[in-house]
Amino acid sequence: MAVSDTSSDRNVSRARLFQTRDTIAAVSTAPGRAAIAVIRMSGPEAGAALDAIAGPRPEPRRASVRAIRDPRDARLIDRGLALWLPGPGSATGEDMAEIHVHGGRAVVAAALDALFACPGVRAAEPGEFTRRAVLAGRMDIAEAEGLADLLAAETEAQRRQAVLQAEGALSAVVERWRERLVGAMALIEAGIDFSDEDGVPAEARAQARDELEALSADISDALADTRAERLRDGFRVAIVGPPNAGKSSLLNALARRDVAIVTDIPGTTRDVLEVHLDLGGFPVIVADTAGLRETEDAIELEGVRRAAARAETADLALWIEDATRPGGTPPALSAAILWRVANKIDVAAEGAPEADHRVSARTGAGLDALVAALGRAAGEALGAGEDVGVTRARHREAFAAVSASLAEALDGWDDLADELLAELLRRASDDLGRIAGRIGVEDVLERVFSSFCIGK
Ligand SMILES: Nc1nc2c(c(=O)[nH]1)N(C=O)[C@@H](CNc1ccc(C(=O)N[C@@H](CCC(=O)O)C(=O)O)cc1)CN2
Ligand SMILES: Nc1nc2c(ncn2[C@@H]2O[C@H](COP(=O)(O)OP(=O)(O)OP(=O)(O)O)[C@@H](O)[C@H]2O)c(=O)[nH]1
Ligand SMILES: [Mg+2]
Repeated sequence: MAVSDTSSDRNVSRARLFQTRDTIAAVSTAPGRAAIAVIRMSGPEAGAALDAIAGPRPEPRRASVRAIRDPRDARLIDRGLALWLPGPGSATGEDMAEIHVHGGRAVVAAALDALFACPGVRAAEPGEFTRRAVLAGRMDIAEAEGLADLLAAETEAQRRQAVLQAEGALSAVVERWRERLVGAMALIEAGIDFSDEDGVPAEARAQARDELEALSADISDALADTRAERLRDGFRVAIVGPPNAGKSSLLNALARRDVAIVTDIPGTTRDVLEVHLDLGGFPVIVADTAGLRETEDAIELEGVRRAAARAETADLALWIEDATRPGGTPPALSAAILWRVANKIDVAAEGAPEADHRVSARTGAGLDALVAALGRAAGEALGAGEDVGVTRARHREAFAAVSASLAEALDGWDDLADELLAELLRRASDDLGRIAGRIGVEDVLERVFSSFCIGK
């Protein structure tokens, strides 16, 4: 196909890669005390730095036990594993090395200090290893985003979705779409280039139009599906209800720890308290809130205001009532879903009040069923993480731009000049290319890598 794109961008990346670069080093395991800490290096001096602190250099890709020494005084820092991972077949595409040391803070600090004393070695910026992998063409931007999501994944569904994107599933879908678009463009452009004054032949135009309409429908479907994006954020549940109904007790029971203060004094909770739960593999953020009532107390009033605001923005509100004091009705809440939950059934008469769930935060009765139902509701709203889709605002913006260009082309199909049509399609193709970062890499690098931690 005649449309140019990736090769020139790839060359830019290659050129950048082969410029002289700093060698970066950082601890890639979580900071703080641990059994083992992995320190990684990447760049032209990685091999020399490894020789200096953990020589002699091991065979490529073979973990070897080495004394880790400060090259300035040969003092022993630790005994650990050393790896030599020569480029370009490394994660960053550059020469890389690793040492795996014992995870005490002082060990890591001394090893890093020794490395930074090696010529050309400096501390890595957050996400800098991954950034180098992208610039070397070992990973595209959408895959790097998937990797960021994988590092942040707290539940199984989030992990499934992230690893899919990290392995290139979104990039592949977008690339197939771009190929369809390019196919339609080729039909139009062939007409512009080779036909006489009649312009693009009618059959070619009609075929291009059919293809673009189908593509436009596929992109609209992707835009309409918000589940993948919401899976990254989590399903938001607000616990609301009258004072003293047992909202904080329910939060503690769901979290299985003593998160919120519980007393028999109505008006105990003022702030919104959040816990992140993993319910059946789905991320659920449960918020406990102040009991809703009229009050003169300025602090409590602010709590009530925050409670109402939280209920407004929740995906699901749990209206908690004290089953021993039936008769309340939930206010009109704009949460997507509202469930009525009768609490304290351990001491309440059977039957009343009417509720979707009957529980006792104190004894745990009914909680398994409530938790299972919450997990199902979350799964429905967030998807299982098994479909490729829009996972970020950045993708949504790009797809929306593509959609707008396609709509403009299709709306004006019979009136637009071939050149204008081709221009609209080219713009749509560029916007699609932005998702995987084939076009405008520099623009998105900052935005993507700002979310990474040091060492990744
Ligand atoms: N210790 C350690 N564990 C780690 C990483 C790491 O850097 N260090 N990773 C960091 O992200 C991940 C593994 N990622 C990797 C990604 C690409 C290549 C790579 O490019 N490999 C070569 C050939 C590998 C071989 O044949 O043995 C290649 O594909 O060309 C290696 C690791 C997860 N676990
Ligand atoms: N018997 C019984 N008592 C409960 C149950 N759940 C909560 N309580 C009691 O009800 C009282 C109020 O509980 P909280 O969890 O603080 O109620 P709350 O809805 O958070 O109250 P506010 O924060 O003031 O709005 C406490 O004395 C709890 O021990 C339950 O399931 N059974
Ligand atoms: Mg409370």
